[in-house]
Amino acid sequence: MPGKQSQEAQVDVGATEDGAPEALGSLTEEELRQGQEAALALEDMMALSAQTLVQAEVDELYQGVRPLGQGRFGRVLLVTHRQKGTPMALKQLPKASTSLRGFLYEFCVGLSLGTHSAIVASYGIGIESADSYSFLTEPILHGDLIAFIQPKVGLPQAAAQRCAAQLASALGHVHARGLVYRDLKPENVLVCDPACQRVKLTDFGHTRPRGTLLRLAGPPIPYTAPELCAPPPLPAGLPIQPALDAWALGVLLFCLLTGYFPWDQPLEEADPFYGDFLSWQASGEPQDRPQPWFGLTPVADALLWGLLDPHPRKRQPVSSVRGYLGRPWREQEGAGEEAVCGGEGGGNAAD
Ligand SMILES: Nc1ncnc2c1ncn2[C@@H]1O[C@H](COP(=O)(O)OP(=O)(O)OP(=O)(O)O)[C@@H](O)[C@H]1O
Repeated sequence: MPGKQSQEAQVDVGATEDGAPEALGSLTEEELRQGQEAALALEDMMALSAQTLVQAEVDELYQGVRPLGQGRFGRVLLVTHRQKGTPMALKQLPKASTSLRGFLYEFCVGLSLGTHSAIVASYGIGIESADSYSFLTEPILHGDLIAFIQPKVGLPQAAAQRCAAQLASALGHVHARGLVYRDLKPENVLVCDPACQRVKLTDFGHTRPRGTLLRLAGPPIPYTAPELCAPPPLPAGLPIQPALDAWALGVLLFCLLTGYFPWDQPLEEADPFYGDFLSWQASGEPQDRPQPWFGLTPVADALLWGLLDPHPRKRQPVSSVRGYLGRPWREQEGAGEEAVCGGEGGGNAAD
């Protein structure tokens, strides 16, 4: 399913290193400086963390309780501290597939961002064992957001708006630190309670400083912004911007409101759902509204059009969500929800 894919099909080809205008791509000097400062701060933190890694086997220190999840790069276990009994989530990355630098990078990005209430907090404990690296975070015990999205329906509007507010705030926190998250999808949003009142962003393995040059190496997914699908402006790739996350947030909010993806890929020629969206944006005519968008209000249209502007410089920032909260996003909440999802639509967001 498209939601199980990730944007890591992109290849990290390194951050720009000088401020010469020809090296800036589409970045301003200020944006480039922000990304470079973030990269330097992370390098410092990684050097310090490397010196304080605990050398031990995990089960000497922690008692395994149960698996919490498995990703492509690591597994996550619920553990308790052997002396204190404190429950924690332990993410374990095998050395066979993770370098020390890769581990330190993910550990330190999570540590530097985890002070935000909608980002999983890190305990700042890194462990090197014979075969793996591990770090500890707060455990979030109600699974990820994908399990809460009812296929062809989405989430109740109030829950969708709460998620939108919290995720926009978390991403704004990431962006304010000169970083781009790059992996927004329901699987990386953990749910803190059965009513989905509070959510937290996790998995910072793909987060990079603003201005890092990236290019797409695999097929795009719904969350991939269209500028990444175009030929890169610099031979080494596109200098990444927070606008990539704004696009992914727009796609995620569409999924939360409809239970469908708006398209499979943002490619006009290859994806009729994306083509129809562009035609509707160009005409603005109600009769051009694509079927998956039936049932959304003009307020939701305005929010999503802003986040899903194909031009990254015109795209609204994640903070724009704030201006749309507390107003109706679906025409008919409750009984009307089925009607929202009656069309063919893009792929099912919870398949
Ligand atoms: N702090 C946590 N509390 C509870 N469950 C968690 C926690 N962190 C991660 N998980 C679970 O473990 C799964 C995998 O974690 P994570 O996404 O960090 O691994 P990954 O290998 O980087 O995944 P991916 O393949 O998406 O890159 C998550 O989808 C989630 O279900």
